[in-house]
Amino acid sequence: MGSDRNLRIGIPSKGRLSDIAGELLGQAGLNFRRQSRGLFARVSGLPIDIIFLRTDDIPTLCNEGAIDMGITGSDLVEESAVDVKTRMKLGVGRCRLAICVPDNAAYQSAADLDQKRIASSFPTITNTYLAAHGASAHLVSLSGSVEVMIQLGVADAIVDLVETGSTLAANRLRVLEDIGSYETVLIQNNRGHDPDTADRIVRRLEGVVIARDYSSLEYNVPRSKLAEVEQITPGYDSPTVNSLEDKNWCSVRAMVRRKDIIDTMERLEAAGASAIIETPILNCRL
Ligand SMILES: Nc1ncnc2c1ncn2[C@@H]1O[C@H](COP(=O)(O)OP(=O)(O)OP(=O)(O)O)[C@@H](O)[C@H]1O
Ligand SMILES: O=P(O)(O)OC[C@H]1O[C@H](OP(=O)(O)OP(=O)(O)O)[C@H](O)[C@@H]1O
Ligand SMILES: [Mg+2]
Repeated sequence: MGSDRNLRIGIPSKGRLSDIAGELLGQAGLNFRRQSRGLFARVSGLPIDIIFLRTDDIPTLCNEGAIDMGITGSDLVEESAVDVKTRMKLGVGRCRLAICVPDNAAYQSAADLDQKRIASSFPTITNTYLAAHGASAHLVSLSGSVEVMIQLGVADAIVDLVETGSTLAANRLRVLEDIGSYETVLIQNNRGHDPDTADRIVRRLEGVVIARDYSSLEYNVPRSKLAEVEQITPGYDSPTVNSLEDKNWCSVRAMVRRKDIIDTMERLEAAGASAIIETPILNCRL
C-alpha cells in the first residue's frame, strides 16, 4: 500500500446520521469500537481510522485534508460549497430543503419573497436559489430551531429541511417551493490518499447499500411463460433460470427492489408462477 498513515474516514459524532453511518460501516465489515466520548477509533484489520466529527464540519474537513473520506448529508456538502467528490449515495437520510411560509400567508412563489427576511441554516443554497428565481432577501443565518423564527418575528419565511412535515405542521407552516432533495453520501477529497483502500471501502459500501434496496425472489414457472415473467423480474443484470425435473417447468431467481416486492409477487402469480419466495440479501458483489 505504501502509505505513511491510515486512511481517515470522518463520520458524525452525534445526531441522526451518527448511528446510520456506524451501522453502514459495520455491515461493510469495518469493525471499530468508539470509547465513551472518544473522537477517534482504529478499524481492526484494515489501514483505516474513524474520526468522529460534527456532521456539518465533515465537508470542510474533508476538503482541507484533515480526513480523506467522510459520511455526511449532501445538503451540507452543497451548502459548504467545497470541491469534494461524492463517491456514492448511501440510500439513507433522505430529506428535502424547502422554502416555507405561514399556512395563511398569501405568497405564491419565491419571487414574492423579494426584500423579505428569511431565516435558515442554509444561507448559501438559499441565496443561490433566490437569485435564480428573481428575488433578493435578507438572510438570517441560524444553526437550528428555524421553524419558530416566523412566530418570533425574526423572519417572514424560512428555508429548512423537511422529512415527514410534522415540524412544519406543528408550527403552522406550509411549503412554498422545494429547493432540492438530499440524502446521506460518502465523500472523498481530491488529494488521493491511499486510493486502493478508498476504492475498497466504496466497493464494500456498494454491496451493503444495494443489498438494503433489493430482495432475492425465487419462483417456479412453466417454460412457456418464461418470456413473460422475465419482463416482470428482469433482475439486476438478468435473472438466473434453472431447469426443474419436470421439463415443462423452470425455476427463476432475480433481484427485485424491495419496495416493488408485493406488487411483483402478485403480477408473477397472475402470470402463472408458483412457490414464490422472497429472501433478504445481506450483502452482495455485482
Ligand atoms: N428530518 C431531518 N431533519 C434534518 N436533517 C435530516 C433529516 N433527515 C435527514 N437529515 C440529514 O441529517 C443531517 C443532519 O444531521 P445531524 O448530524 O446534524 O443531525 P441532527 O439530528 O439534526 O443533529 P442536531 O441535533 O445537531 O441538529 C441533515 O443535514 C440531513 O442531511
Ligand atoms: O419534517 P420533519 O420530519 O418534522 O423533520 C424536519 C425537522 O427536523 C430537523 O430538525 P432537528 O430535529 O434536527 O432539530 P434542529 O432544528 O435543532 O436541528 C429539521 O431541521 C426540521 O426542523
Ligand atoms: Mg438538526
